[in-house]
Amino acid sequence: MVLLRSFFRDLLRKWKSYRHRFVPWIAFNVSKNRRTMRYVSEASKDKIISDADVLATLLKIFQSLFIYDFNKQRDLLSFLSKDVKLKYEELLALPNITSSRHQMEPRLHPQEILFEALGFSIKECPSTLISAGTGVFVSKGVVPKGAVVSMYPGAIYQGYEPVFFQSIGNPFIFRCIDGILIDGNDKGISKCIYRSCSRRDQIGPFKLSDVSWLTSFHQNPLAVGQYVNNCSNDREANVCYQEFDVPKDFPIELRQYIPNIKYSHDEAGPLRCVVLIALTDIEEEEELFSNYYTIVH
Ligand SMILES: C[S@@+](CC[C@H](N)C(=O)[O-])C[C@H]1O[C@@H](n2cnc3c(N)ncnc32)[C@H](O)[C@@H]1O
Repeated sequence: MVLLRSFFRDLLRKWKSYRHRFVPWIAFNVSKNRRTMRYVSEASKDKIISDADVLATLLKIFQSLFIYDFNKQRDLLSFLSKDVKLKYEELLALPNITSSRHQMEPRLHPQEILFEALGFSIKECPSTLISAGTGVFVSKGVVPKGAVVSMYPGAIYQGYEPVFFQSIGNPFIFRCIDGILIDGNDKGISKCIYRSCSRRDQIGPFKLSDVSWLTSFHQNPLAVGQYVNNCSNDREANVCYQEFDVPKDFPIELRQYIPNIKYSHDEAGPLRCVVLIALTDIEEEEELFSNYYTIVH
């Protein structure tokens, strides 16, 4: 009896330590073996870089996107505090933002802005793996080890929220280490739900999330992380997923670039995002590969 109890206790401990990043059916859909799994000693040690570094990168790229799109964004400034307006005037290095030179210049493509801000750009292309569909590649520059290289877009569901219909045949449902789910599917019912949540949460002129990742023009060029494929025996993982909770004081004018939205409006607590972090330097034209499996000991 004692032996049986200890057997079941061991079994339960092992089961609890096993976390796959995608919902079960997709976890069984792609090949897995020891080489393609990621091991971390405890959930709190899952993070490769600090939240402060993630935040600094997101602010840097979002601010660049905002400034380069200044013509469209200018009206928002009248709703912001004096200090924030002054900050943008300084960033534009102009005495008066209304006479901005950015009004005259042709708009840079978001991928070029990403390259200017972080030194690389990424894009979706057919994967180098046979029958793996689309993948994500470094299209220009080099991604340094430890950099935020992409974001996983989609609607955020708490573990207890209904996701059954959205998950049928959906390979884009990502599971965070604490059980929160992200539906990164840019088609069908998932797309409709994301769009309607986004409209619901708009505050006056301020959009609180990016919907452009559902279209062919991505205003946030990082928001393609749902297309990163799983590593294989001969293609080692060069990126890994990391959870990031958006702080309450995140600038309201930059929230329009966050490619995530809560499914439930009433859900308290911070907005969950997932970023992909480079595990090594990644050269131009290399494909990104992640681990769909993480084992927490
Ligand atoms: C999250 S999606 C990734 C994007 C996908 N490549 C696409 O084009 O939609 C997960 C799906 O990608 C494919 N996939 C991912 N990694 C793979 C691999 N190493 N080998 C074969 N297929 C893979 C599987 O079809 C899986 O269901």
